[in-house]
Amino acid sequence: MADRHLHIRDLSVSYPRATRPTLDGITLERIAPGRMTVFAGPNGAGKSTLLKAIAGTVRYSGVIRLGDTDLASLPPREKSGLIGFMPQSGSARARLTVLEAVLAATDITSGLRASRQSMDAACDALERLGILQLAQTPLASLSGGQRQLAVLAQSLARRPPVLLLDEPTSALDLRHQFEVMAVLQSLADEGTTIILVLHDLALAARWAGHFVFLADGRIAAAGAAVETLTPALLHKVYGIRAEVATRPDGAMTIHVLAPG
Ligand SMILES: Nc1ncnc2c1ncn2[C@@H]1O[C@H](COP(=O)(O)OP(=O)(O)OP(=O)(O)O)[C@@H](O)[C@H]1O
Repeated sequence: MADRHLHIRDLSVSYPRATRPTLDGITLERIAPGRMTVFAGPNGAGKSTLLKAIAGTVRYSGVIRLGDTDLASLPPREKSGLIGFMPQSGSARARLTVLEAVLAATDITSGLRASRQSMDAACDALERLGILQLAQTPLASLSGGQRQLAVLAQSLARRPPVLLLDEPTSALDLRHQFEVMAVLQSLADEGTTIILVLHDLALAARWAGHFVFLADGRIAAAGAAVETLTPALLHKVYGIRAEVATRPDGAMTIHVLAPG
């Protein structure tokens, strides 16, 4: 595939019985491989719905292409090989151990025996996320954060060219947040297109090359952190007054003063 950009054109989603569209005419040209794009915006803005549309788990109008390939035209199996999706609440089967769950997600087991390839991919994902020592632990015995890492390992082990992650750090402590973002950065450096929903804008600004702010189902702003992450934008999108500062090392800090 020559062009590996993701293209979204005039995308709308209306849930059954909703009085208005949840997403309304979203166009995002050329979401680039090899960088992290963050979808941000208030609760209910449509971020998860946009990830679900790209993953093909909700009905939409408009066109989503990966290079020249219209994703809607792909059989589900082929599509799931191209697009990895970690939803907000992972649905891993709690009876399985961490390793079994990750192997099951790679979907390349033969009978009861995992192939060498899937075992390597699973162990690599667990090692990257620092949870190889939990391989034989049942999912049911994990803490919330460990479980989130295990679900993330399921997405990583498939090594899809496009990885969609809905709030992948929401249950993680500060160190694990950093480590997960570093792992995602390394995958991006290897050419993976990474799109993630994050509420922590300072964390997002530290790592992401590109922001898309959604509000009421439309794009409020899109661009680099320094271009988009402004007090005016934060006021418009979140209804807050905030100060934004860029430190000498390029990291950004956001200080929320008050609503309004
Ligand atoms: N299955 C559904 N059926 C009907 N309405 C839905 C469904 N899923 C989401 N919605 C509605 O669509 C809107 C956008 O939801 P979505 O989950 O995409 O928002 P979000 O930006 O990810 O929010 P959050 O930050 O709270 O996770 C909300 O008003 C929500 O109630």
